[in-house]
Amino acid sequence: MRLILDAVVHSYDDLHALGPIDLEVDDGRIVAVVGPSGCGKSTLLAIAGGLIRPTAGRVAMAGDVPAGCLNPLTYVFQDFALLPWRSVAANVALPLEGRGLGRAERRARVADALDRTGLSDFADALPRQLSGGMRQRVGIARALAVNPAVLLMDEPLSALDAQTRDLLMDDLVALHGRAPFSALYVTHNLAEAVRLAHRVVVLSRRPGRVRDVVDIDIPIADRASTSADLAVITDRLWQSIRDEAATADRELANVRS
Ligand SMILES: Nc1ncnc2c1ncn2[C@@H]1O[C@H](COP(=O)(O)OP(=O)(O)OP(=O)(O)O)[C@@H](O)[C@H]1O
Repeated sequence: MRLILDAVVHSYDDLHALGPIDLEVDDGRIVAVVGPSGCGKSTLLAIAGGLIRPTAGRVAMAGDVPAGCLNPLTYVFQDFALLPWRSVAANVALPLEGRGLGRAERRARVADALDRTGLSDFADALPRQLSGGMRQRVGIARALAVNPAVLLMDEPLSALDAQTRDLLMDDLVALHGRAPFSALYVTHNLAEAVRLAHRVVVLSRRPGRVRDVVDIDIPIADRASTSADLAVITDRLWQSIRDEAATADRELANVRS
């Protein structure tokens, strides 16, 4: 299934926060969105997920809904958003409740999501017994349990230390290798974008518009973090963002002087 944002614009009252923006996420592809602070990345994700209605433009899905999909656009949150009193399995089962699924199907979906994220042995653990990286794996398993068409990932690794982030990136690469998923992936972290995304979209300073689009043709499973090709891509992205952030700072200085 393809996610399409068509000429999306958003204002909060008088504040023009975003757009117009055109953006697509194709089936099985990960599209990262990067840009300076305050450029509208979270707003864009919230519009994609239907949490915010855009001031103008539209969000559409094209193609067939994946088999067994209970929620086409599913969030993975930065702070994991787990219920602390529920076990890992019960957290993963949460979005399956009240959907009219039989008990056997619920169990099978939970077991599959735990298996895909390497959590089968931790089904009965409570979130506080897990490391940060494992908690986010639970967050990802919970999202996968509904067989989403597109994962909406809002800085999913930013609450984690650098080493855990690297490990979880490896997990996401492996997960995508076994069963490709589609994602719109907002991040501040260029290394994450370049490691995980098929396409990186750079937004300008507010109002966020598409400033640059970089397609990365190297299969994500083959991307070693030291690859020279990736370093060139990272430099280009960094240049785009730095220019935008510097201009935003200059504008702010003019307003204040
Ligand atoms: N509910 C709101 N009401 C008013 N203004 C808002 C609201 N939410 C966000 N904004 C403003 O809209 C702009 C875009 O915010 P948004 O959080 O989408 O940007 P962002 O790129 O995700 O920021 P960051 O990188 O700092 O997380 C910012 O100037 C922000 O202050």
